[in-house]
Amino acid sequence: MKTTINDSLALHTDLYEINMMKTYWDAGKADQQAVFEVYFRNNPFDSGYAIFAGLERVIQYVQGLKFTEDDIDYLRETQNYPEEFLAYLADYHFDASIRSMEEGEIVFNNEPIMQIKGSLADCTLVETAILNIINYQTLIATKASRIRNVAGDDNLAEFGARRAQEMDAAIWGARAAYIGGFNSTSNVRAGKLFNIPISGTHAHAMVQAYQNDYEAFKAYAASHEKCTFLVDTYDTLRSGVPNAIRVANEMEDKSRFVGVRIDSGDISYLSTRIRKMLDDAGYPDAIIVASNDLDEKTILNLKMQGAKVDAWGVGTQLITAFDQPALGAVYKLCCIEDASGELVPTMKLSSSPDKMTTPGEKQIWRITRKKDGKSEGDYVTGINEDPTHEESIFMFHPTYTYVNKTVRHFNARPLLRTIFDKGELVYDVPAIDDIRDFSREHLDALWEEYRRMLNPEPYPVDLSQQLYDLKMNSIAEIRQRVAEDCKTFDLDEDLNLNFK
Ligand SMILES: Nc1ncnc2c1ncn2[C@@H]1O[C@H](COP(=O)(O)OP(=O)(O)OP(=O)(O)O)[C@@H](O)[C@H]1O
Ligand SMILES: O=P(O)(O)OC[C@H]1O[C@H](OP(=O)(O)OP(=O)(O)O)[C@H](O)[C@@H]1O
Ligand SMILES: O=C(O)c1cccnc1
Repeated sequence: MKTTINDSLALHTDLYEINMMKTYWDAGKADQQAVFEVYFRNNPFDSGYAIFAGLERVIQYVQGLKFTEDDIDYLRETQNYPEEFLAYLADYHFDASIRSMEEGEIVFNNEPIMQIKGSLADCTLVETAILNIINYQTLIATKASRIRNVAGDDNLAEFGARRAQEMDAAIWGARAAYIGGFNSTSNVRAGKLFNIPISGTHAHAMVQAYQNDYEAFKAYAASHEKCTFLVDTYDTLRSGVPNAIRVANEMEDKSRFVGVRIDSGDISYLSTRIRKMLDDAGYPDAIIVASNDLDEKTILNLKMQGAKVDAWGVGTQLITAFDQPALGAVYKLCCIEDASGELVPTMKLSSSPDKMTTPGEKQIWRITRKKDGKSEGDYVTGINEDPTHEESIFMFHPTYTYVNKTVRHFNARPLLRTIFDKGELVYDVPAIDDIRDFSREHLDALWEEYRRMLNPEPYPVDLSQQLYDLKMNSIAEIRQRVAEDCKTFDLDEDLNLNFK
C-alpha cells in the first residue's frame, strides 16, 4: 500500500459519476448542456431555516479540479476504461457556470441554493463533492445559529476538533460555526486558515500534572498573560474556585485573571455559587465559562434556571450535528439541451410529491416588506422573470394553492449570484467577518415565528405562476410521453409483462 498519497480532489467523487461521464463521452453527449440544482427537502433540527455555508470550499474545489497523472494511473489500474477515455479525463477542465446563494444566507427547504450549468460531463463530475461540502457545512452553520439564538450575547467558543468526524470536518466545521454566530474556535489551524479568532483555557491534565489546583494555576499564571482556570478537577467549590481566587490575589495586575471554567456537575448550581464567590472576592468582572456536552437545549434550560454563565464552550454536539447528522441536500437535473440545441426544462416524477422536482432554470427572490424589511417569503421564478417592477405579487403554496396572499409594497432581492461564468471565477469571496455579519443581519429580518427553536412556522417558499404552470404542463407531457414509450408492451393488473 502506498503511504505517500499524490492526492487530488478530482477523484473525490462516486464511481458512478465517472461511469456516467464515460457513457456520455462514448455516446458523443459529454458536451450536451444541462442544468442541475442543489436543494434540501427538510430544514435540519426541526428548525424553521438553515444557514448556507460551503461556497468558499466549492470554489477552491472547482478551481483545482484536474485529474493528476496518478489519478489516471489509478483509474487505469482499477477500471476497464479505454486509453482514449483516460486521455479525455487527463485533459479535462471545468468550464461550467455556477450560480449560488452567498455564504451566511438564510435558506429554506425546497429552494435551489446552488445551480450548475454546463456540459453533462462537468455537471456530473462535481455532484458528489459539492453535496459533500454543502451538506456538512450548512448543517454545522445552522446548528451554530440555533445555539447563538439561545445564547443571546454570551460568548460562544467552538471546542469540537477532538470530537469531529476527522480533520476536514474539524476545520470546515469551525469555519461554519463562526459563520453561524460563534465568537471563536479552539482549533488553531482553523484560526490560521480562515482568520477566525482563537481562544483556549487549559485541561484537567494540567491540574493533574501538578496534583494540586493552586500549583497548577500558579504555574499557568507565570507563563500566560491572560488566565482562565479550569476549577472542577478535584472539588470545584472547596478547592478549584478558592485556589483560582488565591492565584488571582497574587497577581499584580488583576485584569490578567479572566475567569474560571467548569466542565462537570450541575452548571446552574455551581455557576451561581461561583459567581457569589468571585464577586465577594472582588472579581465582579471575572467570567464563568461552562462546557460539558452542551447544545442549544441545555443552554436554553440552564439560562432558564438562572445559571450565571458568561461564556459557553461547545464541542461534540455542534461539530457532529449530533441530533441530526445529515442535511440530505440533493442534486437534481432541471434542464437539458434538446436536439435543436435549446435548453429545455426537465423534471422527475414521483409518486411521493416531495420527490417531484421543479423543472427549469430559476431565480429565488427574497420578498420583504418595504416599511421594515421583514420577510414575506421566498418567491421562486423562472430565470427570466423579474418581480422587482411588479406592483404586487401573488404568492401561493406550491401544493396547497388555496393558501395564498397578495403582497404589495415589497422589495425583492435575488438570491442566486453568478460565481463561475463558463469556468471563470467572477465572484469576490467576502471576508469571513463580512459573511458572519451578513448572516446575522438577514436572520434578524426573519420574523420570530420562523426563528424560534420549538415548532417554528413553515416559511413560505412559493413558485411563481409561470413556474407552477411549467411544472403542471411538464407533468402532463411526461405522463403522455411515458404512455407512448410503453406501447411496445402490455402490463396486466398483476404487473405481468408481455411484449407485443
Ligand atoms: N442544571 C442543569 N440542568 C440541565 N442540564 C445540566 C445542568 N447541569 C449540567 N447539565 C448537563 O447535564 C449533562 C450531564 O452532566 P454531568 O456533569 O453529570 O456530566 P458527565 O458527562 O456525567 O460528567 P463528566 O463530563 O465529568 O463525565 C451535561 O450535558 C451537562 O451539560
Ligand atoms: O463537551 P464538549 O461539548 O464535547 O466540549 C469539548 C470537551 O472537550 C474537553 O473535554 P475532555 O474530557 O476531552 O478534556 P479535558 O480534560 O480538557 O476536559 C472539554 O473539557 C469539553 O468537555
Ligand atoms: O480551551 C478549552 O477550554 C478547550 C478546548 C477544547 C476542548 N475543550 C476545552
